[in-house]
Amino acid sequence: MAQFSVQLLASIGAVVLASTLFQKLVKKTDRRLPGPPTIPLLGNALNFPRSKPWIQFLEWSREYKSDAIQLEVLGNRIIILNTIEATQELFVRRGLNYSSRPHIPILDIVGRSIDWLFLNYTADRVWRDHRKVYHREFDTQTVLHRPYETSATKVLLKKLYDNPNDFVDHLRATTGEAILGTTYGIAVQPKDDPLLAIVNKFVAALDNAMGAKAIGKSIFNVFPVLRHLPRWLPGLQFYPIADELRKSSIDMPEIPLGHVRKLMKEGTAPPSVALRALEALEETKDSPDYPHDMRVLQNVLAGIYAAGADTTLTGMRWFFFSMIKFPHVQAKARAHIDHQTEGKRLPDFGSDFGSLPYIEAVLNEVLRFFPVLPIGMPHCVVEDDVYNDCLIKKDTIVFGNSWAIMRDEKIYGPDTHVFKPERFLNEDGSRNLAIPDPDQAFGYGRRVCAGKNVAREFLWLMMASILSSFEISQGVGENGKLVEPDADHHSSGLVCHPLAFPAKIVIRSEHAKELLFNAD
Ligand code: HEM
Repeated sequence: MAQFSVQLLASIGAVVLASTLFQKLVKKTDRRLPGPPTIPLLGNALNFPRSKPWIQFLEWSREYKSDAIQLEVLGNRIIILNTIEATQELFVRRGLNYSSRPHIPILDIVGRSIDWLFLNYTADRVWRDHRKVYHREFDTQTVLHRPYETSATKVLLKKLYDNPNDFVDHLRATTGEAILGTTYGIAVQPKDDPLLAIVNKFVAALDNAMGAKAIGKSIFNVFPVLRHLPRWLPGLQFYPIADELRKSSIDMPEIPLGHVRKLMKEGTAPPSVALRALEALEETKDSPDYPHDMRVLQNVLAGIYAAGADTTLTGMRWFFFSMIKFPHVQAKARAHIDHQTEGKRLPDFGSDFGSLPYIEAVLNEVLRFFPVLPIGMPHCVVEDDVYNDCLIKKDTIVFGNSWAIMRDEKIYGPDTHVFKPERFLNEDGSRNLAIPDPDQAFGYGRRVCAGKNVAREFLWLMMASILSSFEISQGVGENGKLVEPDADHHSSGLVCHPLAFPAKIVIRSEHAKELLFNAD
């Protein structure tokens, strides 16, 4: 009996211990990641930083001693990863679970025609098939895109000479021209190009739908159920905006590709991503996969412009900004180019790419110091997970704080708050391989920017060509005084560009002008 009691007690003890441990574990994983206090219903809506949220996110990360912090905004859980270790762990090592995109209810109203823009990361083949096409065309074959980038850059230099005040418009036209060239082989007409009009219509419709005002105006993102109400009810003004976006998101993938097909039949289609892919698809015309592959191709082609045009333009806007703010960097960069070209020609891919480490360092420093997407693009969690002993629930939105990581002195060396291209170089001016390229500028893990390599090359060419031809300095404002560009004046969306500032852009010499106008 006594023995029985001891056994019973031992068993009960074991069960209690196991249950306590289990409860502890469950309790542990019930914990959420630290973050600023929330209030019922609104969560962090009231203490969510209104401007430069990336700075506050880093401060919270320090205050709560956690590389990942959690916020809640109107029922959405949002996690911000503030260190490279956290992004490596979640976006890379656990990439299968952290590579989807959040559901944006507002886009449900637009319908499936917009699916190609925010592809979900799913175990099935759809997303992977898209990435395969991007990989084939953009990771290794960057050289195929150089002719379009080169000719668009030459046109840019002439425009900057003729009408320097409109430099942002010229940069916008140039990035659009190079991307449409490389994607569809389209040579954009100087005025009223019909295909460019289709693309611009889509971009405007998307801006309209995704812009802060539209989202604020529309209540669908907060209460998705409302989309089942009749469209004519007052307050549902989003419908016309959605209709416009639906129409242009059908035209954007279809019409330019139709144009290439027509030229292909006539045998006059210039080289392009579209032409190469259509030729390859011709051989699989009878395969049951053909319709799927054709749809993937259409989506990829449309995605190149949607993802590449504004981002590349923004990188160039920050370049102009930096050259005005840091004239010593501008002068040094120009001296390196003159030394390489002996002042006898414009820089080009064939002779100079890879031979101008200072220009690559300037490019890196612009991307690091003024990130185009300071908190990247949102990823979304597929299944519940545990990180730092805290529960990360399915459907949580996760951002990488690229701004914070690119200011981490453990990675980028001392004084990361100073604009200093030299950090990427050795004493002798060669590339210091101990300091990595600021890859966080292009995002994370499986969703990393599909056009990273081609974007870097195009930015390099535009930067080197502009520096070799022009001097850039502060422009004059409406009051007749010189204007110092202000880094605090920038757009507030995910893509962060400086607000308009005037610039004085002057050709360096008669010789520079000759080089520019004689360039074929
Ligand atoms: C300065 C120029 C650019 C910057 C800073 C940039 C940055 C980014 C970032 C931060 C992302 C999100 C990555 C993530 O979710 O973690 C992204 C995605 C993407 N980028 Fe870029 N990008 C640039 C240019 C381009 C260009 C020229 C192309 C086209 C060839 C392109 C194609 C894409 C595509 C297709 C995606 C979506 C990838 C996916 O969802 O799987 N980007 N980019």
